[in-house]
Amino acid sequence: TIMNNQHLNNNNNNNMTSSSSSSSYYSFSLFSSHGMTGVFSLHDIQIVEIFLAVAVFIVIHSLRQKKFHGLPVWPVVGMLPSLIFGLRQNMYEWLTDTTNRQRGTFHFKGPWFSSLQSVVTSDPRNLEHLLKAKFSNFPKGGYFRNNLKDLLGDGIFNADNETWAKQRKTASIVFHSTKFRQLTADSLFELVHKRLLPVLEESLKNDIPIDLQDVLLRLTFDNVCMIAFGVDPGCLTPGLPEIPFACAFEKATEATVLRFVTPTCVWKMMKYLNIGPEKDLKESITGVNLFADEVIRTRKKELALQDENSKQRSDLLTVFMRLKDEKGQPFSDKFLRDICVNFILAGRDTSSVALSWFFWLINQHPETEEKILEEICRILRERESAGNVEITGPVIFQPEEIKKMDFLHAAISEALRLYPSVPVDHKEVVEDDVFPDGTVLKKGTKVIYAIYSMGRMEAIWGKDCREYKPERWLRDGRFMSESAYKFTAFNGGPRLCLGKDFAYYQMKFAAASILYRYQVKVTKNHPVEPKLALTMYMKYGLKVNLIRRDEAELHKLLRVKY
Ligand code: HEM
Repeated sequence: TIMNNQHLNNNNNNNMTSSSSSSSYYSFSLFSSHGMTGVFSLHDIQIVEIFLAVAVFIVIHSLRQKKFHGLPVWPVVGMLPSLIFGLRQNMYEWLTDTTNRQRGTFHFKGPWFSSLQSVVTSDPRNLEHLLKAKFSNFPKGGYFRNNLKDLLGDGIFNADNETWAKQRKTASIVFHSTKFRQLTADSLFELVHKRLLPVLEESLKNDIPIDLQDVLLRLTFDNVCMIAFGVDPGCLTPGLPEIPFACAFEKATEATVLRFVTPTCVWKMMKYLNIGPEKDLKESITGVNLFADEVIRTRKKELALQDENSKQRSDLLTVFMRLKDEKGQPFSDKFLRDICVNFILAGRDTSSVALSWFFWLINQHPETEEKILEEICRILRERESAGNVEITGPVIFQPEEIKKMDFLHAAISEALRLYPSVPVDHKEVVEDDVFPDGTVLKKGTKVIYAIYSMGRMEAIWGKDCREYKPERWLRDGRFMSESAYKFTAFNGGPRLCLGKDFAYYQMKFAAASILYRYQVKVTKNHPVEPKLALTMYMKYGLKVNLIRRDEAELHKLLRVKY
């Protein structure tokens, strides 16, 4: 075989020598279909051959990289072609496939000189390292802060180190105070019973499908404004009006997100020239500030007058206005504005999109819906037997009853596992480090943690990880929480979502109040897929038809003994 190969090589070499030696005086004529003649020398053909050989080498080399890096790595553009391909389908599924292929972690190699170089992980060991064990080595970082600075300023969501710690401490005390809990319960009662249910009733009476996601977004926007500013903007009112503050907030967030997919120098130039999305951003931030400034001014006057109204207030703005900074001075208006805007961003859409996925999932799992209804009726029966009174008139769930709804808690957590409201999150490396799985992290690297992908990992949730099974959260009928580094929907460690308890209360209260009254049927053929954004919205909303619950059926469930 060796001799045969040598013979072949000699032949090839001879052929190559003869062709190259004659290349200087041989040429080929090519006749195009248009009758034109092109003349190529053998020298030209060799250049084409070399070019082709290099191209073939690059293609093979780039594709072979896939084995080591999970995705092909092309010269100059790195993994960008694969990312573009991923963006054209379901981006989160694409990310899940890639992280699974790479056993949880891979280096994303972006184009040279771009800000896309990062490490992507969905490994719970790395998450614990990142969010807790080495917390101070993984702040949000300058890149994130610069992109969000115009909208969020130095608020909790956009701050690190001392600036973050101070706000977190104060806000934590507020969130866990009895007065604040009372405010959240009262505001939610108002919104659900006086606004949400009437709007749903209207849609049922008129027999018109309604976009449940839109209605829920309006509910949580009004709710979080009541908590942050102590003001109700009225998005969820009959006719579902456009509210300037809500529109400005929405536009400002959308324009800010664009900065993450635009090279920094480009958006900075657009900002300087006041053109394109940066012009929209400036205008919408002005809209947000107008509203915030007006609320702050009015509240200051109210507090100075010491009227009865102001004494009752326990919203974040009023609480922070009563406090002093480390120099004993009242907080500046800018700081107060940042605090409130950050809380609105954190709490305005996360619960509503989670509820939208929940309603969509239970629409496909009627057995889950039935169990939720049974649980609600069992709790109402307990109320009856404790007070020896029969339930008549509208049912209003009490906070301690909501707390007892373990199955509903599990059904919502399971929806969040599969469709986390924040599908991916981000940190930056301060000092060189190594992840527990051995991944080397260089200073300045961006780390993306793929929360969506974590909910679909067999290694964490078992073979049935893609199935909707609320039962996996229950032991002997009681809800059992999971480690925050496996179920990362609310983040973990010192930056665990501050609104987690409130969000569960809000979601359970709204879901129980709706499900007790209506069956929610997703409109036939309504397309459902995630939108590519910071929060996992349903791209086309959630069009539903409501069917009133059969009173006889409810009555039967209320009388059943378990
Ligand atoms: C289903 C509902 C919710 C989910 C899934 C959720 C999830 C999260 C996640 C993943 C983070 C970390 C974000 C990051 O650091 O990049 C976070 C932070 C935060 N969330 Fe939530 N959230 C929800 C509802 C709420 C609500 C209703 C509020 C307030 C009213 C709220 C307030 C906050 C705050 C203030 C932070 C920042 C905490 C910090 O950085 O120390 N969240 N949330």
